[in-house]
Amino acid sequence: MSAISPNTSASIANSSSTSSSSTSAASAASLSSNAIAAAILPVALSSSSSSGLSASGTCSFNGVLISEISDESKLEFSPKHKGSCSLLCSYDSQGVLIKIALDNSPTNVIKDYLLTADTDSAQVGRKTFAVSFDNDNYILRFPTEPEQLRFRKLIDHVKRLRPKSVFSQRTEESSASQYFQFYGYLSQQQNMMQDYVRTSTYQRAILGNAMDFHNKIVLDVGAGSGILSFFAVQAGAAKVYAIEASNMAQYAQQLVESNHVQDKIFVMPGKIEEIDLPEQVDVIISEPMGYMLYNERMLETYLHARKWLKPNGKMFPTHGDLHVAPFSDEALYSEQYNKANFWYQSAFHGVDLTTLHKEGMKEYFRQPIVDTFDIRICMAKSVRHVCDFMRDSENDLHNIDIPLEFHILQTGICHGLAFWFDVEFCGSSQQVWLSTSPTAPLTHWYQVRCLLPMPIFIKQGQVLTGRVLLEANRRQSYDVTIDLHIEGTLISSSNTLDLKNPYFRYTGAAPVPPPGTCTQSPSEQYWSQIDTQGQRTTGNMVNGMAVNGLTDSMDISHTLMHPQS
Ligand SMILES: C[S@@+](CC[C@H](N)C(=O)[O-])C[C@H]1O[C@@H](n2cnc3c(N)ncnc32)[C@H](O)[C@@H]1O
Repeated sequence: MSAISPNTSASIANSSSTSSSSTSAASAASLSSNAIAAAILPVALSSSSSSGLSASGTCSFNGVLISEISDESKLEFSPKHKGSCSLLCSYDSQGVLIKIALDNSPTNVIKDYLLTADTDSAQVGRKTFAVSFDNDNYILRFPTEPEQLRFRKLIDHVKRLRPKSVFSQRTEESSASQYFQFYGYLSQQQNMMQDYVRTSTYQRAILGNAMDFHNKIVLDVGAGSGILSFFAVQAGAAKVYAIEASNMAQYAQQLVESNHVQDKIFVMPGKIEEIDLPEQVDVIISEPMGYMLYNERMLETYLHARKWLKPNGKMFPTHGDLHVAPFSDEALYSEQYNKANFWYQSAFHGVDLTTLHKEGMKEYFRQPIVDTFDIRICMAKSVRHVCDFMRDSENDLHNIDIPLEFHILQTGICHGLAFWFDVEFCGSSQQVWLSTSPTAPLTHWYQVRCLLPMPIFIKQGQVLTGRVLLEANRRQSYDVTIDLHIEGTLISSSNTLDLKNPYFRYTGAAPVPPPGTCTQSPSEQYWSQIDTQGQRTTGNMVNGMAVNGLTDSMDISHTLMHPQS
């Protein structure tokens, strides 16, 4: 998942329902792609009766006359536009986007509106509908009764979505809309795709376990651009359902078509919690990890998708390990502390700011820090907390309580807790790990650190106990409470942070070793290294100057020692 915290579909059906189609892998695979779409997608996009959206999440209505109220007291209407219009409808993570186009021409769009569960609407007569979009109240007159009925089904479908879905119940609407807007950008998908470590590891995990994919039915949860679905096809998958809730689904469909795999990859716009699949699957693939593993709460979506997994099916990745370790970093602490000290000025342009100092402190220390560091700042071996994607339930991720016990390896000041995660793909042929450890190549997840406003001094050999409590919130993130205590003392310290609002501190510079880790004179070390190199390159010296690219084996005496001219 993305590291840059987005945080913020169509579903199109009841989340608790199970497969309602008996289309088998073999029979579906033998059909043409259009036939498959016709056979399975209406089921996928339906909530018993169809939403009316096509497989790609679109539909349209032509010949619609749009009027507005001209005199409310007389209940008089006047045409809003000359002639009839088209309503071009497409899937949106919040409902359906309706574009109004003049002259029935798709290129002549004059306005668009979002139809959501909150949109007020009423059927008026047999061909007419009254709809209130934002502040615009329209009377839509359809050319025929069936057309009006089709529009009503669309509205009914949108209204049915929200109350039923697990996703919508646990997510604030504003958060979801911001979140899926973020993932609708090609540049954000690119950002993830270009994380070479991430994308290559996924490809390796899938291709290295081709026997788990060959001729198998695969579900790609949160497919984005569809990149993982393509890997599954490369590994021989018979069919991949690529579910994507953002508008990226449309681009994924374009990629599927331009790569000629329409008979293998079926992009379904919508949320996994709200969509119906026509059959159970053999493997679920996904990249649902956020900062500190859990941010974005997409792991819950991944676990939810297990309702579509056949018994003994596989999850790729299979489990995630969150690592937690106490760290010492005076520079980081001072940086945050000094920023908050801005509010400690009693005469800033003649204004006393000090009353806000406490709040300023709180705000800075509530932000988890996202960057990378040298693992030697860690004062003890990390504690590992495992999330088992095969067994854990969505509920298990609502309150994650991680008990801590660290045996301190070096005396110093503990400024807080550092976090990183690994996931493992347990395939039938091989196990593959994707790591975001500070000891592994950097990924777009970096590492995360949670500071203590009151750091604690601790000695080697002492035991630091406590807990991390991750409490899920409706903003697709977590409130993170860290609580630390030095065993056998009264010393303790704690903090609560907002994972939704991290501070991106990464500058691109390589992390420096923590001060005080040199055990030899760095100056002597440098010169002795130069001396050693010097001995090696003596053969390349010409009149006391180094000549690059010359090796001991080259005879330079003729060309350089005795110039011709
Ligand atoms: C981290 S991205 C991964 C995209 C792609 N699988 C990849 O590996 O490049 C997660 C994707 O999941 C989608 N997503 C998140 N929650 C979802 C849900 N409940 N249902 C369907 N898609 C979802 C997001 O819109 C986003 O495109």
